[in-house]
Amino acid sequence: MNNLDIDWQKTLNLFKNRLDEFGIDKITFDSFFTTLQIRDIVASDVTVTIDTQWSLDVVLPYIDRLEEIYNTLTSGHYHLSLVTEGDYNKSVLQKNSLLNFEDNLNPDLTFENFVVGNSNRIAQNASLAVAMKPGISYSPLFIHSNSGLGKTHLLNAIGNYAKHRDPATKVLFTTSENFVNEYIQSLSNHTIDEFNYKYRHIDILLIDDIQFMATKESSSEIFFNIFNSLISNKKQIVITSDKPPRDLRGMESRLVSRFSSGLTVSIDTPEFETSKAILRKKIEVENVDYPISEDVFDFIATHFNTDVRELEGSLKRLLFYKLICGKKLDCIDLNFALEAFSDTYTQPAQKKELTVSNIKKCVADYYNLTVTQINSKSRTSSIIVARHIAMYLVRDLIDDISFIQIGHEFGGRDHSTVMKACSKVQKKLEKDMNYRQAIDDIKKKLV
Ligand SMILES: Nc1ncnc2c1ncn2[C@@H]1O[C@H](COP(=O)(O)OP(=O)(O)OP(=O)(O)O)[C@@H](O)[C@H]1O
Repeated sequence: MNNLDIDWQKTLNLFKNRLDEFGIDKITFDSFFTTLQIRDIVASDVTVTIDTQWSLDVVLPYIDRLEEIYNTLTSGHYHLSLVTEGDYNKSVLQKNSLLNFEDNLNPDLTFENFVVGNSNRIAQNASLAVAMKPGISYSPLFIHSNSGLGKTHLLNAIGNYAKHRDPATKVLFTTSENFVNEYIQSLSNHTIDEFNYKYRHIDILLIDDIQFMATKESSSEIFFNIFNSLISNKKQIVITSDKPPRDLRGMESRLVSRFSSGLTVSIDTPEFETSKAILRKKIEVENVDYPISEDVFDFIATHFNTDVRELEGSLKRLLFYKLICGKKLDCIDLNFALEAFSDTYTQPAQKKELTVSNIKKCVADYYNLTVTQINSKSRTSSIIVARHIAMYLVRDLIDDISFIQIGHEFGGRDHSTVMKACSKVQKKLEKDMNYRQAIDDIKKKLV
């Protein structure tokens, strides 16, 4: 027996000595008073429990007498409260549910490292407003966007900001899937009271991906009740989804209308400059200390910008490639980036500049000749064939070049010679499949 119990036992004995004075018979005392126990002392508040409500009704009129004797015995100034065992256990559970309360926030997702651009400015502003004054203006705040555009980041930023401002704020971040699982578990563990208590005593409830709750009828019901209770107590709710409330198919209409009753904002795909700013921010956060050239940022922001997750993934890949490639680099430049992404990104074929020289060179190469032979006065048939094809392609592929100019480019020939050559090629093309194939092959090499 500890000191507390000893004192309490002495109190009951002293009380028993004065039963006549208090007008209580011995049977009543033995039946009801002997089960009294001290369960808790917090500062000067003493909680005394009794087995049933019926016993409590009998003992309650004498609690002041017990308090007086207890205080005389201990020379204290305690206040005794009498509750049933059941109520006491319930309140302990409820207290524990808040004591074990985890906010589930990711401390790395803050407003400081959220890059703001046109695509997300409204959503960021609304989130910040809510974090500064939870429950005042925009409850619920509903944020929707495609995947990977920063909804979860903003939810966490709201929670982190609000907790930083006032550490006593009870914030809870959860996904709708976790909410449903927790609810089902509380039903099977018979802890639904705790579940309800916890969710109704939150200051800021952050629910991610609400779309998963659409088909969960029983959970929707409890969520609806919790939602109403929080809103009517001026608490803050922030919800995210991959679509606006009206498009949440399968979601009960009363919930959809509640979701729309606050402020609804969306996030779009980041524009080019925001994408680059996000990449820079990630580099800063990751403490990357080697230079990355500007065209690498341009390259990633242009080709891997479907969402921010893709931007991040590309950057990680680049940095990983740098780590494992073993090359000593002064700077990560575009060539290095192209190498790092060679299997996921195919460089568009460089458009060759089409000039008379290029065409002559290409035709000469195709027929194993030299450009000098093409330009020459040689009447060798293989050279004539190549020369005519070269003239034809120059006329075909280079805009606004005249026959006179072509003649000039091909060793100062007359324009009529060029015209004849081109028309010959054209006619042969229409009749000779192999000839046409050869010209097509040369064209492919050129463009
Ligand atoms: N504006 C931004 N600035 C910095 N980082 C961002 C920004 N937007 C998104 N991110 C980052 O992109 C990643 C994906 O963001 P997040 O998880 O918040 O997207 P989401 O919209 O919740 O996606 P999902 O719908 O798939 O859950 C995270 O690492 C997040 O930190």
